[in-house]
Amino acid sequence: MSFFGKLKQRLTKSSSKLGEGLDSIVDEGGQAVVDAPAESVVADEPTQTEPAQAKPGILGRLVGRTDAAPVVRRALDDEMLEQLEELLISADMGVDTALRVTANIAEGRFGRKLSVEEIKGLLAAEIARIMEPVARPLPIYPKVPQVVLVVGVNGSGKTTTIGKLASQFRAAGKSVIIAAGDTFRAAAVEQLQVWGERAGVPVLTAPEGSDPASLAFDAMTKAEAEGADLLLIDTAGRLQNRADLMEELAKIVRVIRKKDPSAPHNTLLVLDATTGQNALSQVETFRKLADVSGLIMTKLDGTAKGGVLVALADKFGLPIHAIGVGEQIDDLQAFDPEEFAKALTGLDA
Ligand SMILES: Nc1nc2c(ncn2[C@@H]2O[C@H](COP(=O)(O)OP(=O)(O)OP(=O)(O)O)[C@@H](O)[C@H]2O)c(=O)[nH]1
Repeated sequence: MSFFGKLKQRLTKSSSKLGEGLDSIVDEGGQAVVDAPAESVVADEPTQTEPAQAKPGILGRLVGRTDAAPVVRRALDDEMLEQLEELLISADMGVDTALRVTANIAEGRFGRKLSVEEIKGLLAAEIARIMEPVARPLPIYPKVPQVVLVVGVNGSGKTTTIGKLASQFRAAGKSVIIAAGDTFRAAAVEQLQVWGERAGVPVLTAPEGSDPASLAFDAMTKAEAEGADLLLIDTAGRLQNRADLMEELAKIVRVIRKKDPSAPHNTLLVLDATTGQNALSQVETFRKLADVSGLIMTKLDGTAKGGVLVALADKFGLPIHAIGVGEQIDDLQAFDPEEFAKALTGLDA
């Protein structure tokens, strides 16, 4: 199956929520019309054509057929715009982003009769425009080891994401070391070991409850000694005590900077898409705790809250390096704004 096909299949809950919402908005005040065959409405270049009403022409009636199936269209007015805004907000796009997106869609199109597919096209174009600047793969630097600090709340998918990243870098011929920095949770360390085994990557651990910074230092020493390309450091995600967590992360950074003043080269924040708008406050919190350089959004499969990624891009402009679309090792994909926009809106490829 193509990449787009897979993404679309995974994002069905988000896209069907938007699709169903659009169907009912257009159905509500719309009319079935038969489009003339030559007509097409391109997202960027809307035409001013008025589709014919849903009556077969004389010839059509004589031969008992119409040339095209009727399409429901609704004239864009204030009420419809408000409904669109509400739909986008309910799809977790956030109020500000939803208002901006609908305003852009409305510009120059007031009174125009639009079909669901056309609105999807316009929506997808707007979403892709917002997402384009943030779609950037994890930058790879010539300096080795490249140190990647991975932060995020417990359960966001940090461990799984580290496993997937390690596996992809291994497959690309890079040597990788993982440091299991959440030393207070034995289960998290064990899980990371399992992922390390799957990815064929060594996982450095420390006794339960020991200082994560000292583990990070040891991992840095090993990575340098072995000439590893990448060092992925897992961290704790206890937000209950922010001061402690902040101190813990700051200490890890201080310690690895003794070895390399330019480290960490990336601080990745892993976010769980199923938390919806909560992801926005997590970004705000973690930006205060650490120097977040980019995002990975997990669990986009099977959630109706995929729209939160648009809100995140619009609000923070942080690079989105990858998206998690499943629990398997290869379910981490590069973020492609156009394909994401099409999959989110349910637009056919
Ligand atoms: N469907 C789906 N599940 C995911 C994805 N990423 C992670 N998960 C699941 O989410 C759950 C939590 O993932 P972990 O990787 O353990 O999360 P964590 O942030 O390390 O959490 P702790 O181990 O509690 O610190 C696991 O059951 C994963 O299989 C994803 O992209 N899609």
